[in-house]
Amino acid sequence: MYKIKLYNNIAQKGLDRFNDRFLVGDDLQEEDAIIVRSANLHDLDYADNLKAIARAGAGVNNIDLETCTQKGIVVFNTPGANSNAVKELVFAGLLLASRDIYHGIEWAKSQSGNENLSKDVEKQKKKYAGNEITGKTLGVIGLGAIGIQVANLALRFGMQVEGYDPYISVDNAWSMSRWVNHVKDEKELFANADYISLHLPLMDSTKNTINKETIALMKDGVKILNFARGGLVNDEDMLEALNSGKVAVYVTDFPSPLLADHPHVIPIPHLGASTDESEENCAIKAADEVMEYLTTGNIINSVNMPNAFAPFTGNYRICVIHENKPKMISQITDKLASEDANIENLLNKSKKEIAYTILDLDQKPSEKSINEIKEIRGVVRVEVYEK
Ligand SMILES: NC(=O)C1=CN([C@@H]2O[C@H](COP(=O)(O)OP(=O)(O)OC[C@H]3O[C@@H](n4cnc5c(N)ncnc54)[C@H](O)[C@@H]3O)[C@@H](O)[C@H]2O)C=CC1
Ligand SMILES: O=C(O)CCC(=O)C(=O)O
Repeated sequence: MYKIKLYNNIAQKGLDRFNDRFLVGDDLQEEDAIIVRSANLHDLDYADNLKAIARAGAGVNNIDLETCTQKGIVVFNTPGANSNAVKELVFAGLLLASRDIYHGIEWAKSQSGNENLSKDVEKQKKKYAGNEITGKTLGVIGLGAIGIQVANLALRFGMQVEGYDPYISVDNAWSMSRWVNHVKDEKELFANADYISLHLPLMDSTKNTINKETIALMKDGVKILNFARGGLVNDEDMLEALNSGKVAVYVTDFPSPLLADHPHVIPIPHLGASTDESEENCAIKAADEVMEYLTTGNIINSVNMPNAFAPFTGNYRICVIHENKPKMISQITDKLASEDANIENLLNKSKKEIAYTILDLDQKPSEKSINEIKEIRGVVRVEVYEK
């Protein structure tokens, strides 16, 4: 029985995927795998029994990836499963940043009981006038699952679109409209954009992407949307820019105590992926990834290990997570040579400094040979599967 611990509310449709080989709950001990949304797992103890963590979503900055890699814990996410939900909210954000709907609604709600309301509405409305987005320039930073959809949809609203992503994948490049101007230098985007929308991951290298220096390169009155992560924006620098009017509006899905009540901030309580559809998509994908890994060793959509998928051809399977260095495979197969077991299939994949080898055998490997494989220098983890 595999134990799956839940760290957030995970949609039932995802949990329904697990059959009776799995025990799923939020108060389990010695879990084999975790499914999480945004809960912070940096302080987790990452016990030896833990084999996998699936992030039902995109961003994995709530997981200590370095420790997971060192311990051979496979971390998954669910690429693209919530991108439509985020794209739709970004467009709500774009419109909220352009027309003062937010303060207008606030005023209208305060008028309950006002007998002259229809007259006052006509007097008041000039306070909440705005601009149209058609014809304006949107800069999209990060052209992944969400950024591409935002860029393509903005074109349909009649916007000019500039996109920046030094690491854009081939698939995403194919999905991007040819009318999106793919800039090579972020400074060009900062200089041209009336609106800037962030869709890149939060990592050490992207922290404070929006800061005093980058804001200085932007147009006066620029509007910034952050549906990616709070840490991408330096709050103190944003406050200064909002106070001076350099940034006209900041729409953020990550309200911070410093900025939440600023009149030019539209704070949203991390609702980007909060739709039934997206929660179900993410939960189903996360559950499938965990089940596949725990029962076959196949790795699909990992962020810290190489993806590796091989049909389970033998009766037994050995999966080895190891350092990506010469002679590892020969050392592993040597340990099996003394047995009569025939290696029916072998797959080896690598990602940066880590590699993964799947060996399908026709008969059960002995405990002795498994222990010997575990002792090879550079081997991080060994798991054995029975069909
Ligand atoms: N508000 C919400 O509820 C949600 C927020 N997110 C956030 O949005 C981010 C993006 O999500 P997806 O598009 O699904 O991820 P993705 O992985 O498909 O796309 C991220 C893109 O950012 C690019 N990138 C990386 N470093 C960059 C840099 N320095 N400059 C420009 N581009 C860079 C990558 O090459 C990739 O194309 C996630 O990492 C997460 O933090 C994602 C889903 C929901
Ligand atoms: O699960 C959620 O609601 C958050 C989604 C998110 O931020 C992500 O997928 O990166």
